[in-house]
Amino acid sequence: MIEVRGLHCRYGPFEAVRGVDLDVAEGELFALLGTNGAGKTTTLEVLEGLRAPSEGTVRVFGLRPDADRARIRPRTGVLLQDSGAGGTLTVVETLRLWRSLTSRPSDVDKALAAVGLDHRADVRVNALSGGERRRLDLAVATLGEPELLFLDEPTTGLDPESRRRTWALVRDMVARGTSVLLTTHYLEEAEHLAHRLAIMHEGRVAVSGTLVDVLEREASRIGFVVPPGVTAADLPTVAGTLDRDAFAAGRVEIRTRALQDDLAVLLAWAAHRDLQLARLRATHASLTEVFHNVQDKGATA
Ligand SMILES: Nc1ncnc2c1ncn2[C@@H]1O[C@H](COP(=O)(O)OP(=O)(O)OP(=O)(O)O)[C@@H](O)[C@H]1O
Repeated sequence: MIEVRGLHCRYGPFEAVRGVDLDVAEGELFALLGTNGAGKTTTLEVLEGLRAPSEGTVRVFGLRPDADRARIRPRTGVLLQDSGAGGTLTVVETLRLWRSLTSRPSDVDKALAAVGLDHRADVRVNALSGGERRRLDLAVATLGEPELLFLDEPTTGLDPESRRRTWALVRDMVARGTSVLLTTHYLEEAEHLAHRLAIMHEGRVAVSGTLVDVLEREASRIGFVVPPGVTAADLPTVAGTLDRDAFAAGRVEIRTRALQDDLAVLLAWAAHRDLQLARLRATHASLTEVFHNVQDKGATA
């Protein structure tokens, strides 16, 4: 659905996107994460045909978004970061207007219900709250069952219930065959929805792959309270690294790339010495950790 190779975008002398490669397959939901100003919206705007690339190859449905926008647009739904929606039309009038402009019109009432705005159908758009306006934008973007949906921060400003409803709507569309490229600042949104994701930093893709691929880049952790009378020298040899500061503070913290093996060694050691490992925990790295490391280290891949 989407193929991007070596994308660069400049605003005058400033290079906002510095060599991005990206693929989104049919039926896939791809999440683009990143720090503020990483270049996510700029990349999306190029894919939507709103901005020409400074360098690189960009294809949507095998077509060039800047040159073939008229052929691409009817097959896509777009939720911009700021739609500028407002005005004196009511919610339902706005949707009917958009419906009349789509090539594959779908049911307005269903679209309103899906975003939880059915009870606000006759309210003027300029009287909606920020979150309600965002949901109306989403209803507009999803009208006409697009093959490909671009969602730029679809849940920013939404309350938890509206966010959950948005996730359900997006999941539903993916289940019906729509491919989605979304940007988000909410890591749990990517964890919940994305088949694959990329984290951008300063114009580059720092990390990408499935959630499992991305999490496997970071070491896992094993932790427990230091059992009474145990010194660091008493601990068994493991592949991971012991955090000396945490040990001094009363906690064994081991970072390891061999979670299962190291855990087995520690459990066998504890059983042999008849020790209780209080508050034992063994966890993979979280997406938050990966994200912070990208921020701290800068782009590496
Ligand atoms: N029209 C413009 N003129 C000059 N610089 C711009 C313009 N639009 C964006 N930029 C700059 O390009 C960089 C990338 O912006 P972009 O909006 O693509 O980032 P983003 O990842 O979407 O950020 P955010 O998460 O904050 O929305 C930023 O440093 C931004 O200030």
